[in-house]
Amino acid sequence: MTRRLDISDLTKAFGAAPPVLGPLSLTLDGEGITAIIGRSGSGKSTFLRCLSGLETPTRGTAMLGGKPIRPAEVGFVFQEPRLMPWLSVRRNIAFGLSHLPKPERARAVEAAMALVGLSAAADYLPKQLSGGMAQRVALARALAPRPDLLLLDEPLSALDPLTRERMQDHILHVAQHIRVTILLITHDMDEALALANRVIVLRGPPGRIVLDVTIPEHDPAYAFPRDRTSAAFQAMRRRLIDALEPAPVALAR
Ligand SMILES: Nc1ncnc2c1ncn2[C@@H]1O[C@H](COP(=O)(O)OP(=O)(O)OP(=O)(O)O)[C@@H](O)[C@H]1O
Repeated sequence: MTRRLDISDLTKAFGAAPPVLGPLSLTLDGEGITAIIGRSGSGKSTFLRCLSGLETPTRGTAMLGGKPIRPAEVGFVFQEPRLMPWLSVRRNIAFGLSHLPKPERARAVEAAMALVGLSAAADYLPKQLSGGMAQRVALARALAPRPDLLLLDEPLSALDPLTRERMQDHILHVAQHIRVTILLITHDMDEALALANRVIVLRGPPGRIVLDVTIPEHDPAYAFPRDRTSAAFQAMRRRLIDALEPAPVALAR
């Protein structure tokens, strides 16, 4: 079992400016992927950054298993891989594990590489990698310390469409094979619906939850891999679009 994530009245303001996020409350109890969608500026990245410790919330709490989240419990993948160009794939992944005894570190790195299909590329340097492979290294690096919470901030948005679909399969594979709670920011509704068992729509600023849908996983219409052309998928997509768009304003005559 994963530990329960309890977010309560989380609010973030930068300086004296009005809040850009919250108050936002949410409970995640279990594994799988929760997708977060919202227009640009709705506070998605700020939300994940507050959970990871990269930003300090102005108000509110984020607890994992009843205790404040510790940065060591969180893995983060950004839009760009942010690899160290002088280190091999293996050593990039091992970088944050220096506290572990050597054999344990090696095991963690090998397991993370195997999970994302990188074992054969262990000795490559970042300049030898395609964009998709580099992002898989970033994913493996985030997973190697076995985080409870994996935060993915638009990790696929810089990839070409084919590579992107393959990466979606890798993320789904991770979600199905290890115990981790995943929060995924994406602008792509099809991606959210292809991967997630819950989708949260933020609207803002300040970013607030305007829709929170649990995908009925046991409904055969939503079995993985999901059929993106099915009526159920398209109906859910319509719901998300409606939540993203503010209600039309009646035109004054
Ligand atoms: N360090 C900062 N200082 C001041 N304002 C900030 C800072 N970081 C974010 N903001 C503001 O907070 C608001 C929300 O930004 P955020 O990046 O969280 O939105 P987002 O939904 O992730 O957008 P996008 O989809 O474009 O990445 C924006 O108005 C942004 O300008």
